[in-house]
Amino acid sequence: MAGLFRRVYDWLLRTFWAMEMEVTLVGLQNAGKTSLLRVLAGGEFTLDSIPTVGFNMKRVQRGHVTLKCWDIGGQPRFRGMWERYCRGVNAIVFIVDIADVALIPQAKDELHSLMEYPSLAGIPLLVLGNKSDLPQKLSVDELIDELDLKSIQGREVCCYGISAKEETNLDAVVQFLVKWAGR
Ligand SMILES: Nc1nc2c(ncn2[C@@H]2O[C@H](COP(=O)(O)OP(=O)(O)OP(=O)(O)O)[C@@H](O)[C@H]2O)c(=O)[nH]1
Ligand SMILES: [Mg+2]
Repeated sequence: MAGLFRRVYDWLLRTFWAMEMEVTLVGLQNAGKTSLLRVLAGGEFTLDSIPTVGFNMKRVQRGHVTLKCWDIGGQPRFRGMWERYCRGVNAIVFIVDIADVALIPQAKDELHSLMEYPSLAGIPLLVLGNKSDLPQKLSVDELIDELDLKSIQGREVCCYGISAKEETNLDAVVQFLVKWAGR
């Protein structure tokens, strides 16, 4: 019975209070952007995910909110596109592979360069340390320090550890994004 009420409630929300928000996922190649989006959209995790050429878009539905998610390629040749796809979105999600410690300084530089664009001022930033299922990874506190997140001013900044593979902490990701839907 509770399930039926839930479905009716969700239907009412979707029908009378539908909201769409745009989110852009960026981060270095191999961080897990496409994997995360696939899992959030209800697909299966695969280890042989193909690197994104250009960009990819998927809609993720949660209750009355539809998240229109832009997933941009992380290889150097696509990084020039990041700013364009981040303009005007409700939130920017920056994904980092926390098990690939050698690439963290590069991720930090790319993140801070992106945050300096005046066109992106004030847009909330969610930093995700992905691959928490792997050994030898950074903790969330270490990631906050390594990326110098405390120096990013003038916007909401939040950081979580997640695993797209094990689907760890993905509810927190969706909750953060939905919070910014109507703003
Ligand atoms: N162990 C583990 N592997 C992951 C996780 N998320 C993604 N991967 C793997 O990491 C590799 C890269 O994943 P993608 O999702 O293609 O990475 P991407 O950030 O979209 O990469 P680009 O499209 O090149 O920018 C794939 O082999 C994935 O299976 C995770 O949470 N845990
Ligand atoms: Mg990709």
